Amino acid sequence: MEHSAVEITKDENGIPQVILRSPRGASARVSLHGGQVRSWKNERNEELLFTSNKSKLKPPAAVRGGIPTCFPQFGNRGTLEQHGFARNRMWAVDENPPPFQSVDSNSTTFIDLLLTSSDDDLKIWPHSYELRLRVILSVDGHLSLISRVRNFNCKPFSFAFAHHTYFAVSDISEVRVEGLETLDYLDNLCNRERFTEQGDALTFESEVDRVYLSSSDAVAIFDHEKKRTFVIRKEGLPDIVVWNPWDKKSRAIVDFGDDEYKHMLCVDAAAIEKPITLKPGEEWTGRVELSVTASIQ
Ligand SMILES: O=P(O)(O)OC[C@H]1O[C@@H](O)[C@H](O)[C@@H](O)[C@@H]1O
Repeated sequence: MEHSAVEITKDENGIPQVILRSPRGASARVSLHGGQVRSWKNERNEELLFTSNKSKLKPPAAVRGGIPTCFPQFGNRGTLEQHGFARNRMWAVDENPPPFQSVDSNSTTFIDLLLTSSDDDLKIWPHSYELRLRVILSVDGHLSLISRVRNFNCKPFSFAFAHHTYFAVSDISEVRVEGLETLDYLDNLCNRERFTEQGDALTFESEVDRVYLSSSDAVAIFDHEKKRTFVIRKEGLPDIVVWNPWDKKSRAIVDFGDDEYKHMLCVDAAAIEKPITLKPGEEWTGRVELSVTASIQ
């Protein structure tokens, strides 16, 4: 850990959080509540992630915004609470993580977090695991998340995983997503029925809640009004979730403002359709890199 660029402090509710700073002025803030990236700012100090003004910021409620980690379940596809328990737990700073393969630690600032099976969680999900999350801020302000899950059980287990990423956008009706063309998707608004994407790019004029299957390793979000583009690059996370609740659903979500849907779009790198299975002792790694550039549109 490069201590000069990493500050461990407490948030407004006394919860430990870690602030990462790049030499050029970008920053990220990671809360131990949920192991969740709560803020990601560019060199001009502009916030790139959405957080609802109505979000409950105190545990055990999940924070409505940033990048919650969905593990070991996505949505209600299982018997656990919605999106699994990881986003509601207190994580620890991992002082001594096992070595990573091919990570350039010279040009980056990072923090390692750890979540392990508690006695209470073993009652609802009887599998011993370690979930490690490395949050990396590069010199040029790119944000990368490397997640590793290891099976410490004597029998296999399976899980789903998602980086539930709330991107801040200027106006959802001026946004388009590229990289999902021709893919099959499961539509959560139609009982997870399978459809094939027909359009050139995805644009938004009503509620969307889809899991795109086996997407390419790069997906882009063009924000026309802000003239900027987010690029999501990923490995080990085949699916992409796209979610915007639009007006009616927004009014039904207690920790979300009625009009806030206009300023957010969730695009999550995920492994959902085919859960990941680990044999005893095995480890899985998923990576996602988020970058933002000025766009020519
Ligand atoms: O309200 P939650 O539990 O944070 O979930 C928000 C949304 O998260 C999305 O990822 C799901 O696809 C939606 O179905 C869900 O409504």
